[in-house]
Order: sequence, then structure tokens, then C-alpha cells
Amino acid sequence: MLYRLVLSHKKLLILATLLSVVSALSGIGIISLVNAEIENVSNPDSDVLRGLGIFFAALAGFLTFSVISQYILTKLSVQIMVSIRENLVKRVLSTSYEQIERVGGHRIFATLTKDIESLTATLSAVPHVAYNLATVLLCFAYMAYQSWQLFLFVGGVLLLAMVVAQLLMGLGIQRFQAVRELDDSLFKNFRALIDGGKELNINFNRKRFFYKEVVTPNIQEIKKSTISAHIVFIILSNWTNLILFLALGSVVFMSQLFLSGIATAVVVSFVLTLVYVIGPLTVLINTYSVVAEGIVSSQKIEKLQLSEEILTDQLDNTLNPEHNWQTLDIEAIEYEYRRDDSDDYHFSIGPVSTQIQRGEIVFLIGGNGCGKSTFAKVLCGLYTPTQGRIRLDGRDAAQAMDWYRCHFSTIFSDFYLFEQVIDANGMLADDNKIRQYLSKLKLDQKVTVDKGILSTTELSQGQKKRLGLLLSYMEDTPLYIFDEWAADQDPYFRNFFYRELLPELKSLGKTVFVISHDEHYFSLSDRILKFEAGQMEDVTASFPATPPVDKHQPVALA
Ligand SMILES: Nc1ncnc2c1ncn2[C@@H]1O[C@H](COP(=O)(O)OP(=O)(O)OP(=O)(O)O)[C@@H](O)[C@H]1O
Repeated sequence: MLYRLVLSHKKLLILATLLSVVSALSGIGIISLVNAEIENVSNPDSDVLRGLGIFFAALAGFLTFSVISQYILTKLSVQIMVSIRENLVKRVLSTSYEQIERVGGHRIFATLTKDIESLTATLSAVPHVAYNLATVLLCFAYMAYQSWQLFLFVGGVLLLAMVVAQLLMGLGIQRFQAVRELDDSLFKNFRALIDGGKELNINFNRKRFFYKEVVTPNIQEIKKSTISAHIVFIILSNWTNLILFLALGSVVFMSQLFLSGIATAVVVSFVLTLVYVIGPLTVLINTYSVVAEGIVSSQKIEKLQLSEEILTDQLDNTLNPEHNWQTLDIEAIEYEYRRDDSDDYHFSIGPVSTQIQRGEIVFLIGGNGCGKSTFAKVLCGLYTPTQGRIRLDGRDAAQAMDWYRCHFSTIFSDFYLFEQVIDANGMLADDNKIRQYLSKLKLDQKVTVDKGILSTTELSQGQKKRLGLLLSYMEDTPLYIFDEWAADQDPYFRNFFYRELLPELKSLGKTVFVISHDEHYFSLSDRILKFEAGQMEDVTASFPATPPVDKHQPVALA
């Protein structure tokens, strides 16, 4: 991923690197000028003013090209950072719900925070790496030009440094990988800290246990692993510094011992260039650990198996469902939760076959854990059937999954309430219409709306579900799935749901799947599908369609 991102900005990168080379050349020009002028110090005939003029021209060139190249490279690193963020969000949006559920929300969250941060730091270092690498390489080229024999010697010493550095880098990456795995557990614990706030607050012993036995060991382990990873890079950095000083001293001593014919000016020039190169080399070495963390993050992102196929173009258009569909064929569908090696138990449903007509109210019933919600998730396309297929008016859902899914509006038990109310065209919905439904659902005293944005979603569980219903209404899809919607409602709204809402949706030609344990209302449905241990049976005939007498008055629809 790192590589792909850098490549996608290659034009700007090449331009900035070329400018870096020019700026580094100016730096070397200054050194060679100073070097030449050292020889003129004791020469009374030298043209000092000319030398000074060239010196200032080189300084101006150095400053101009350095500033321009670093400006372009910094701009580039910001662009790359924006690309990483957009790319990851699009990849998560393009990934199936099934895969996200399998990977675990905490891992995705860790990637969206931790890995984005590491990758951004790594890619922000690219400009500095390009600039300093260009300087280092040009300095080496300059040294080789001055004396290839002396350069061969310095090159040999630096090669030794690089081999050791490579080994240390591999070890450092391994240790950062271990830290990154521990970060996933930390994010899981952070999630428990927030989501389990009630339980932790009420039970002191659980709070103590969570802190002492769960979070603290996790944090301590991360501390140990992080230090052990950084030690590698500290050794690496000091090793390279040592080698540089070794090269510096060796140039002086080796030239005396083995290259006695070499001019003092060449040795001085080597020393000056090596001293100059220490700065850029130190910057390069210091970015090692940042680059290592970026590599680990990049590998981690690949492991999540997020979708590669990004919805770039599709996100510019809205999808329109077929409101006048007639039949939904469910043909021998089966679904099996992917086996976890550590888990002996796994659940599967099916084969399930049935045909649903437009405008039917279908109840999905059965005991806890028998597969109703699993079936509903397959039905609306959140899960891909492991066998069988679903056809809407003959069109295979698997061939146009996004289009198929947009026919459904769902409220599952772990639903999320967005503050933005979206209409059938995917635009912010009309305030007057929203207010009408807020009043109908008796939420107008609690929630207001302004330009399609709700004032709050902080409500009681039952109220939240009513607000969820409002969002579903406004989406105006042809099919609805309500997973035990009425379970949290008082008798008034439960009655409203079964006796007013469902008939109203039916009269509009909507098809509604209702997961319910409210036996009292089963007879209000057109079809009843009963689940038992993942198997489905049509039991409509067992529930005669005679509405029971209810003591609660139906709610008057606005
Ligand atoms: N994400 C998952 N991964 C693995 N197994 C799961 C997952 N979600 C549910 N299951 C298993 O599938 C089985 C059926 O769950 P499902 O939620 O479909 O039941 P249900 O009929 O809707 O139950 P309830 O009435 O309690 O809501 C359960 O035994 C559960 O352990």
C-alpha cells in the first residue's frame, strides 16, 4: 500500500527530487568552492572578490532550490496523507459488513487511528528522505570524483554499516509487529472501557479487576515491547554514527599508511564532505524507526483484507431501487458463520426456500438463537449466502449487490442512529415531513430538526427505536426489516407498530419482514416463517388471520 501511494504521486515526487538534487549540488558546490579557496589562502594573487561572488551565488542557489524542493515535498506529503485517509475510509466503506464483523470493529478502529497516524508519519518523512538521500549520494559521487581509491575505502566501511543496519532494521520491524498486535488488544480494551462504562461503574470489583488484570498488563506489555523495539533503532543510530566517525578517522590515517601519494587537499576535501554528510545521514537514520512503523502498519492494513475495489465512481451516483418489483425468490439459501479454529461450535442456517410477494407482511418467528436475525442479514444482502441465491424479479442479487441492498431499510437490535435524515434520493430529507413523523412518533417534544439534521439522538431505548423508524420511513425503500422493533416499546407504541404502522406500509405496497416474539400479534401477518435450529418452516396456516381484540386504542395517524 505504501508503495502504491508513493507511486500514485510519482510526478510531483520526481520533480521535487530533481530540485533536491540541484539543491544538494549547490551544497556540494559550496564545499568544493571553499576547498578551492583554502588553497588560495596563502596566494596573494588570487581573485578574492570573484571567489566571493561565486560563493554568494552558490549560497543563493542552495537556499532557493532547498526551499522550493522542500516546499514541494511537504505539499506532496500532505497530499499523500489526504490520500491515505480517503483511501482507507473508501476501502472500509467498500468492504462487506460480513468481513468487518469478522475482523472486529476494534481492529478497524485501531487501523483508522493508529495505522493512519504511522503511515502519515512515514510518508511525511518521504520528502526528507528524498532530499537527504540525494545529498548523501551526491556527496559520495563527489568523493569518488576526488579520489576513487579513497572512496573505495570509505565505501567499504559504509557498506559494512549498511549490512548491519539492514539486519537491525529487520529485527526492529519484527518487534514493531509485536507492538502492533498488542495495540489491537489495547483498542479492544478501550472499547470495553467505554461500552462497558455502566457495568464498570456499578461494580467496583469488576472495575478493579479490569484495571489491574486486563488493562494494566496490556499497557505494561506494550511498554516493554515498544522499548525493546526502540532499543534496536538506538543501536542502529549509534552504530551508523560510529561508522561515520570511523570513516572520518580512517580517511586521515589510511591515506597516510596506504595512499602516501595522495594530495592533502583531497584528504581535506574528503573530511569536509564527510562532516557535511553527517547531518543528512543522521536525518536518514532517525527516520528508520518511523519507516519501520509505517511498514508494519501497511502490512497490518493488508491483513484486514479490506476491499481493494474502491467505490470511487459509484460514490458519485445514487442508486434507485425498483419500487414496483413483484416477487422475491429465495432459492435454497444456506449460510454458515465462518469457522474459528478455536471454536468447536458454529452455526448455520438453511437450506431456506420461499417466495415473497410485494406488499406482504412476513413474520419471522422462533426461539432465541434459532437464526432469525442471521436469515434477515442474508435476506438484505449483509451476509452473502454460502449456497443458493436470491432473485428479485428474476435478477440475481449476487450480480448487483449494492443495487439489491438499496431495496431494504433495516432496524436490527444493534442499530445505529445517524443524525442526518436521508430521503429516497440520498439527500437530506425535508424538515416539514420529518416534523410530521416526529409528531406521529411522539418525539416532537424531544427532538427537533434543522435542514435534515436531528438535534439529538440521546434518547431512551424505546425512543431511539422510534427515531430509527423515522429514518426508515424517510428512506422510503420498498422492503423493510424490523428485528424485534416492538420489544422495547410500551403497549401504546407496540399496538401502534402492529396495528397502524404495518398496515400503513402494506397499503403503500411495502413488504415488511418483522422478527417478533409477540405471539399476540402473529395473526396480523400475511406469512409466518418459523425458524428452529437454522431450519425454516412456513407455519402461516397455524395462525388464523383473525385480529385479536386489543384493549389499547390505535393511534390516530396524522
Ligand atoms: N457474528 C456471528 N458469528 C458467529 N456466530 C454468530 C454470529 N452472530 C450470531 N451467531 C450465532 O448464530 C446463532 C443464531 O443467531 P441469531 O442472532 O440469528 O438468532 P436469533 O434467532 O435472531 O435469536 P434472538 O431471538 O435471540 O435474537 C446463535 O447461536 C449465535 O451464536
